Amino acid sequence: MPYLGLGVYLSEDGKEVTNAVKWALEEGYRHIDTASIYENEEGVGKGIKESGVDRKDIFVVSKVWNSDQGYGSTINAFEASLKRLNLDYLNLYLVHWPVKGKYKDTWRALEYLYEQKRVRAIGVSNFMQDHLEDLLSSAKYVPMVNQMEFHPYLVQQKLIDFCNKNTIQYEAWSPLMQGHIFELDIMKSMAAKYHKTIAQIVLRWNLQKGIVTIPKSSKKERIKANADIFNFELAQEDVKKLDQLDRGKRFGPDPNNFDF
Ligand SMILES: NC(=O)C1=CN([C@@H]2O[C@H](COP(=O)(O)OP(=O)(O)OC[C@H]3O[C@@H](n4cnc5c(N)ncnc54)[C@H](OP(=O)(O)O)[C@@H]3O)[C@@H](O)[C@H]2O)C=CC1
Ligand SMILES: O=C1CO[C@H](CO)[C@@H](O)[C@@H]1O
Repeated sequence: MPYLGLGVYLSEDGKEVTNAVKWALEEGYRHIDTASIYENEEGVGKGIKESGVDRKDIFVVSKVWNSDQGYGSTINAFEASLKRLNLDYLNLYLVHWPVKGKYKDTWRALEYLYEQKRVRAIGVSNFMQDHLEDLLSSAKYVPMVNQMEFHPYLVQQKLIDFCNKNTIQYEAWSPLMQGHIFELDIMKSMAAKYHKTIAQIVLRWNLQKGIVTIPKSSKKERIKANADIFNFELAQEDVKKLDQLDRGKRFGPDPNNFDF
């Protein structure tokens, strides 16, 4: 799975998301993260086709939304996502949120789709350790990925360690704190120190922690710049400095207390 992907939440279906995906693929991104709830899978599919990049070289991710959870409805939702994306398989399909009383049946459907080779990998999103332990108690396959909110204000190192121990790849959503990262003075001084942008510093921190990351932008220059993170390294002391900004602060919903 490529460590860097393009997030497309809030990139509007149609030209906006199609261009973002096309620009990203032209700039060397090989991983696109969408979800049925983003209502832009059609535009994502068009961007993939128009880029001219071989399907086999792109890692495409989508997610089953909460109202579709359950065994049969998940399989239907998966087929509908594939159709909108105009693809015949996904690289990764995720359970978007741990919906109580539903996520085990949803997981069984993902296991079925995996065995049928309709999807190359299966995983979860927004699963805390207790959700993972509960799922693991009956799962045939260990989730391959856990996609979580992750940035300097929300590190959740214990959960990362639990995932690493169980060979679950940790993946960051909202790695740029939905834009708030640009307000932090420490980020401004680190960017100056390394002659890099704030986005590049924080995304590089993700990589050095072994965390897959999917920054969103629909702007060509930002998409390009956000990918320029493979030619420098943060000193270990700076990685630690960013770790220490953790204050358990979420910008998105809490997996233990969401109401949708
Ligand atoms: N599994 C889940 O529950 C969730 C998954 N996600 C996934 O994670 C992805 C990323 O998270 P997201 O919440 O979108 O937030 P991000 O942390 O990626 O921040 C996106 C914001 O930062 C801006 N931005 C991007 N690059 C730059 C830059 N270089 N300089 C200045 N501003 C910049 C974007 O604006 P602009 O577009 O104008 O450049 C946008 O407003 C989502 O798109 C989605 O794919 C997100 C939330 C929940
Ligand atoms: O991926 C996502 C984008 O934002 C949505 C609205 O807050 C979330 O529910 C979802 O997890």
